[in-house]
This record gives sequence, structure tokens and C-alpha cells, in this order.
Amino acid sequence: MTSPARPLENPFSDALDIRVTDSFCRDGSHAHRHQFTTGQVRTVVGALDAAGVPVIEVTHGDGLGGSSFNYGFSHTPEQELIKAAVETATNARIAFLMLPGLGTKDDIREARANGAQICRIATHCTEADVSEQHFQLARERGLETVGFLMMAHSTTPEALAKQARIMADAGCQCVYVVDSAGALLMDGVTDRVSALVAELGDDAQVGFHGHENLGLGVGNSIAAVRAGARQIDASTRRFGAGAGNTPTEAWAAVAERSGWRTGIDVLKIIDAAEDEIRPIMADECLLDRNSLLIGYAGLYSSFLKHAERQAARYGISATDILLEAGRRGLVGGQEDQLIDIAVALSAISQKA
Ligand SMILES: C[C@H](O)CC(=O)C(=O)O
Ligand SMILES: [Mn+2]
Repeated sequence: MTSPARPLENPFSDALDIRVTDSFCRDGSHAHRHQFTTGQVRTVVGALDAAGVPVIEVTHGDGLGGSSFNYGFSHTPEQELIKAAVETATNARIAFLMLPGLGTKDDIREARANGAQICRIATHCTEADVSEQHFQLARERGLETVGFLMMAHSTTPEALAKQARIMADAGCQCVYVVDSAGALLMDGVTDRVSALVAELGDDAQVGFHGHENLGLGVGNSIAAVRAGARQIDASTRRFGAGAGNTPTEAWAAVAERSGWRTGIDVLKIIDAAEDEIRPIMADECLLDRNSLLIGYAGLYSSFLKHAERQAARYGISATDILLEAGRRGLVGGQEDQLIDIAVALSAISQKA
């Protein structure tokens, strides 16, 4: 296959086969403990915009309203980061993420007033109905809409497609299969994206958001495009929760080799990754013991930093916290339960 079958109907990107959203300034925020400054966002947005990245997502790692005790406080209010991104971008469109319950409709209105153009609403993969009013509001306000079905590995392709239908009927223009745990293998991506494409037809596009916990971000994104996905998330230098996301620079190169137009200049994004993005971050995003375990056990990627923090606080192993989180079947939003687990494990180790 050299090019995807369905034309991209998005009015803002009709010269592209695949539209890439770079999530460094949102998913990458998990790897930076939500400490981005406006100066850093300006640097990143300037570099990505110059490299031709068409959409740049900017928010706290857990979306609008994420700055809190449970998820970690932001260094800079995210609406300030959005404003800085909008002021800096010349061609790229600025997107924001919101999880209903963390953010509110007022946050969407404010992001819109600050110049953001794309509203991405994320729910657990079996709870799409909580997004309906947010999609309606976003469309009324003239925002382009994207839906995130998180932890998509944990439900069947058929069930996921029904949830995608709920989002599309509420006004969502592209529903993403979100591999929050980086647990999907390529066949699992193909089956889920195919089910959504069949269900949604021309009503909405399908996207894919991958994580690198099993080293499959790029491979899974190829599988997604082959199955009909038209929007792909990536993050420059792969900075994101867990082992990070599909690296934008690698994805741009792979897409070009595959004959898929992304509008991204491969050499410029490689330079941006090395010269602009890497120096901002204290550490690389690694595929190490704990992030691999997240993919292997099917855990929410953003549990990684929380588990490491509680492990240090209670003098126990982050691996043990993650294993217990897996046994309890925790999903995104239950980060506070990692503290309960740490307290319980600490009590056990003191008795022993
Ligand atoms: C709020 C989450 O970090 C959204 C996401 O990127 C994922 O589920 O993956
Ligand atoms: Mn993610």
C-alpha cells in the first residue's frame, strides 16, 4: 500500500494523507512533571511549526483542569501555555485535551477564547457518553473535535466501535483508538481501527495514539494507517507518559518512505528533536523495567511517574506498586489509589 484509501476530508489539511498531532507539549508533560514554562512552549512550538507539524497539542499531561494534588500541579497555568503556543505558531493549529470531570465546559470556552482550534475530549474506552455535551459545545464554538477512547486494549473492537459511534453522533469529527498502556500488538490495532472505520464510514475519521512501552509505537501506527486511520499522534523525541509516544521524527521518516504525505520536513524535525526538544528535558524517556512492565501488564502509562514518586516516598519498589495496580485493574483517574497501595506495601514490609 502506498497511500491510504480514504481522502482526508479535514478542510485544514487537504494536502495531507496523514495528519500528525505532536503531543510533546501535552503527553510529554507527564515526563516533565507538568513543569513546562511559556518559554519552553514557545521554543517547542516554534521548532515544530517550522518543521511543518500541522497540529500541536498543549495542555497539562492530564488535560485541562489536570493541575491538582491527584495529578500533579503545573508550573504554569495551561491557558497561559495555550496562549503562548497560539502566539508562536504561524501555520500549526493548537489543540488541547480535556477529560470530562477534570476540566469543565468553562475550560473549553477559555481555551477557545485563547485561540486554540482543536478540542480533544478523552474518556475511558467504555464511557464515551460522558463526552457528549463537550463535543456539542465545542462544535457550537467552531472548534474542530477529536475523541480519545483511552485504554483501548481493554475492550473488544466491537465494543470500541459502539463507543466511537456515541462520540461521532455527539459531534466528534475523528475518534482515536488510544493505546494508553502501550499494550496493543499490531493485529490488535488493525482490528480496532478497522472496526471503527467500518462503524463510522464518512461520519468521522479514525485516529491512533500509541505508546512505546512494548516498543511498538511506530509499528502500531503503520498498522493503524493501513487499516484506515487518517490521524496519528506522535511526540518529538518520543517524550510522553511511560516509555513515551511514537517519535514524531521517526514517524515522519517512515511515512515519507511509505509514500504518505504528512507535510513534515524530516530533516528539520530530526534537528528539532536533537537541538531544541532534548535540551528541555532532564532525562530521556526510556523503555526500562517499569515502563516495559506497564505495556506488558496493560497499565495506564501515566502511572509510571506517580508510582516512582510514591516508591521513593515510602521506601518500596515502584515495580511492586505497578504490579499491584495491575492486580486491582486500576484505570486512568485512579492515581490516588497508587498511594493506598504504597501505604499498604510499606506496612507489609515493616512487619516483615
Ligand atoms: C490523559 C492521558 O494521558 C491521555 C493519553 O494520552 C492516553 O491515554 O494515552
Ligand atoms: Mn498518551
